[in-house]
Amino acid sequence: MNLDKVLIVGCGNMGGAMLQGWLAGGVAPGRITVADPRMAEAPAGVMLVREVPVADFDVVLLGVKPQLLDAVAPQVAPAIGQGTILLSILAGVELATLATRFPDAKGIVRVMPNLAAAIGRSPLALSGQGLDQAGRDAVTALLEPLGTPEWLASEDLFDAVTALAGCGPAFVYRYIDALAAGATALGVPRDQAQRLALATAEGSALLAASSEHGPGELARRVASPGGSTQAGLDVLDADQALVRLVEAAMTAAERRSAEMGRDARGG
Ligand SMILES: NC(=O)C1=CN([C@@H]2O[C@H](COP(=O)(O)OP(=O)(O)OC[C@H]3O[C@@H](n4cnc5c(N)ncnc54)[C@H](O)[C@@H]3O)[C@@H](O)[C@H]2O)C=CC1
Ligand SMILES: O=C(O)[C@@H]1CCC=N1
Repeated sequence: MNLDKVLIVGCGNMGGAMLQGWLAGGVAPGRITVADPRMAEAPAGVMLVREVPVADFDVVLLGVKPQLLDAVAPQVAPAIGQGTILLSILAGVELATLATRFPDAKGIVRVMPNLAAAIGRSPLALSGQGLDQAGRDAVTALLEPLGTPEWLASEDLFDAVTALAGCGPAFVYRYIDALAAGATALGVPRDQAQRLALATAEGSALLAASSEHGPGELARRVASPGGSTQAGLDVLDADQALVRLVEAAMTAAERRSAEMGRDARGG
């Protein structure tokens, strides 16, 4: 299946990261049209329009805020022909909700990426309807320049995966800031603490990604028995303090996604 012509509707932080990732990954700019009333300018070779054109696209990527679904749907519907696959990155908004707004789409796929799509390093969780295996393979191939697409066993996992893959970078950035703030409190100059915290996070993530060992074992290898790392881990692990805090944050994020999905259902 040839997914040649792509329309991005709403090219802000996340749509823009996907556009950047596709171009960096070698997708020809002439294949992509962007419809966005506020985007200042598009990268060279990408067509930027202010209103959704009436034309046949192989793929339409919906990249607006979930709350705008009903305002945007009537404008987008004419760009969706019988052969068009709709991709939606809207947090919370379910396949069934999208199907009522875009009944003509050949297939509908929810995608949960994150901002690392811009550098080809995003997880991309997928759940879809209406596509055969060839259609799913074509979607997977289209998304591969952005990172690591993987299909979920069930759409029911989508809000949980949104909390992890979609929101996750913000949680990781907070942790990096917390490392820097911790060092600053111990007297390290703020800018130096920030540099060291970022380099520590970057090196640790790269090592974990290339290691045969999981994060638990890697942490064990950092911590000499009776040493300083163990003293710090004892604080994070006491009463599962860190795990409980992160679980609470992810539960809040998951609930908010589900709430946005319910709001969109009613529209
Ligand atoms: N920001 C992130 O890290 C992630 C965001 N998402 C999802 O991506 C979607 C967009 O989020 P952001 O990029 O953060 O928001 P954003 O506000 O940065 O981007 C939204 C874009 O939609 C455009 N827009 C507004 N009205 C429009 C219309 N009528 N037609 C076409 N374009 C229109 C805006 O000009 C803007 O460029 C949301 O549904 C969100 O749930 C999903 C995963 C991660
Ligand atoms: O905050 C949000 O609602 C979106 C979904 C995942 C990341 N950003």
